[in-house]
Amino acid sequence: MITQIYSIQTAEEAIACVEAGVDRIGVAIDTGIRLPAQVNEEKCREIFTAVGDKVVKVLIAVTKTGEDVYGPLSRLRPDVIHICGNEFFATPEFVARAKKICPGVEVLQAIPMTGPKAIDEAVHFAEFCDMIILDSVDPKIAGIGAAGVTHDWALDAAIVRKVKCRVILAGGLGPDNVAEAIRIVRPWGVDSFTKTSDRMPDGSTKKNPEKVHLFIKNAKEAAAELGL
Ligand SMILES: O=C(O)c1ccccc1N[C@@H]1O[C@H](COP(=O)(O)O)[C@@H](O)[C@H]1O
Repeated sequence: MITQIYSIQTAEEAIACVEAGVDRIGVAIDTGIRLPAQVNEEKCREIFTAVGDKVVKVLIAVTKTGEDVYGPLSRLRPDVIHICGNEFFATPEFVARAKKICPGVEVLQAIPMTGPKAIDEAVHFAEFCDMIILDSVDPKIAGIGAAGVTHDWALDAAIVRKVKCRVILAGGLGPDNVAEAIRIVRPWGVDSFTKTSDRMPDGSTKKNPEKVHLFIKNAKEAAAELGL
């Protein structure tokens, strides 16, 4: 069971996540579309440099065409590119070009979990993406995810049983519900943003190391009990 924590905005937050035992950190790159916790390329480089190879480094992008991702991919060299826009979705051509520009990079496509049609969408993207992430949607947020709410876990469980690629579960997960989610869905990995962050008075978010630690502990214990 891998654990993935978003959206990291400083090197200090990233190091605190490493110390808490996280497997993957996600950094939201600014593509000109306003996201709750995005950073510029320079800050992203600083974060990736600070953690080195201690964790898997994920770059998350809400992109309208995919074109604006190639530059950051070639310069920042993440381990994973997470595509979560609701206009542009990964295509076999995008996957091939991303891997050419950034050898070894894996492509993670977000699936909007808005109803049963998500099953067919997941099956489609699982054919050519390395991983898929099943996430909730909030119309007020640009892109799939960062919604802070759960969705129908029975649908996620059906997708995990059906597709062959690795599946990460996201959407409103925190220390309080991650164990139950794992028992029901049995994903390859779990992911958290809102419920492992604190909301600041100015509306921005900051990672809470104690919540991150508890999220990882509860996820790993639940997975161990199930032999996952
Ligand atoms: O992390 C972000 O900044 C982000 C922005 C826009 C869309 C998705 C984003 N993050 C992904 O959404 C999940 C779930 O969020 P939450 O726990 O429900 O708040 C987050 O972990 C990222 O995978």
